[in-house]
Amino acid sequence: MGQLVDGVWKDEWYDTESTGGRFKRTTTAWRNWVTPDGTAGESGEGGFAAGSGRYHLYVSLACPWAHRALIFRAIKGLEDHISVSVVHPDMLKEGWEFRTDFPGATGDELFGAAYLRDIYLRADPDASGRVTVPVLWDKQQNTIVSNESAEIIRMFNSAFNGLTGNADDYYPEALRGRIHEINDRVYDTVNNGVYKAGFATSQEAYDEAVRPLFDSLDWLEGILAENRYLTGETLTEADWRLFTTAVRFDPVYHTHFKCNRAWLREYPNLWGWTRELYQMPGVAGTVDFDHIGRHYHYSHDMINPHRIIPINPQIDWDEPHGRG
Ligand SMILES: N[C@@H](CCC(=O)N[C@@H](CS)C(=O)NCC(=O)O)C(=O)O
Repeated sequence: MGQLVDGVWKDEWYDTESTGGRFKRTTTAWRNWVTPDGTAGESGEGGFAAGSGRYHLYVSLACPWAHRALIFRAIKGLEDHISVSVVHPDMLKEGWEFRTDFPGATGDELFGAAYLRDIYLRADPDASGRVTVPVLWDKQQNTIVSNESAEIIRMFNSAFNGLTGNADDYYPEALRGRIHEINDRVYDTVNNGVYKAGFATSQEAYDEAVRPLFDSLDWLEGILAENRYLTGETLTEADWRLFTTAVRFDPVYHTHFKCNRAWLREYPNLWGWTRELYQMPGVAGTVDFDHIGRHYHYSHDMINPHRIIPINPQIDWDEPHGRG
């Protein structure tokens, strides 16, 4: 695993030495927006109008951030309009690869590239930074629209409504204040919290991450004891953003990332809520536990040097969720 520096691939793991053993997620570089008519969005350039068949999504089925985008593509009826390529679950010295020797890894459907970094270099031959999924690619301008999942899901939520006729709104105006509040805490302590615990290379950094993580799970359990969804009666992006971490919690984060004060299945409301979301139409098809299990345990050899993939709990995701 590595990153691009002025268009050149450098194989190096995250630098936690300069930060006292702490994993710091870097900010995202490509921040354009697809909009209904191509006017510029909240950041970046204009020129990216919604259109059927124009955009392509690069994902890993293991990655919780890419998973958000895949879920929004499914629940917003975009599957026939936005095509997808799936990387191989192993993320090794060359970063994400388009090898196809794993079920569900499609290769690069657009260019037949070998590595995801080749896609970044097509967009900018001098690109610098981490080569991450998801990537939303524009086939017309031959460039990256965005590699920020939080923004890709908002584009998917509304920009293509004219095309699909699907007006379901997971980011309703009236709930935005509460959505932002929940997202901020969930991002820092849960979505990214599990990574901060798992990638910590000092006891102090681990403690700093793992305690707030479980404080937040207690807080979320309390919210879901009183409410159907995180903001109340309405299912919003705040739920989906938590879901992709929740569904990975017992299979991966509990053991591999040492997030083991409790299993998620010990929280009755969070557990029922996770299964309810899993069972919503189109969602189960976006969850691939083989990619998830393989990616984390095989790629992170500094955490799991023998690359043994654990047996894992047997979970019946289709069991009635009881959240009625
Ligand atoms: N801010 C990005 C983060 C995406 C991200 O970190 N993805 C991980 C996979 S789970 C990745 O591709 N990591 C490769 C790397 O850091 O080199 C987003 O949410 O879209």
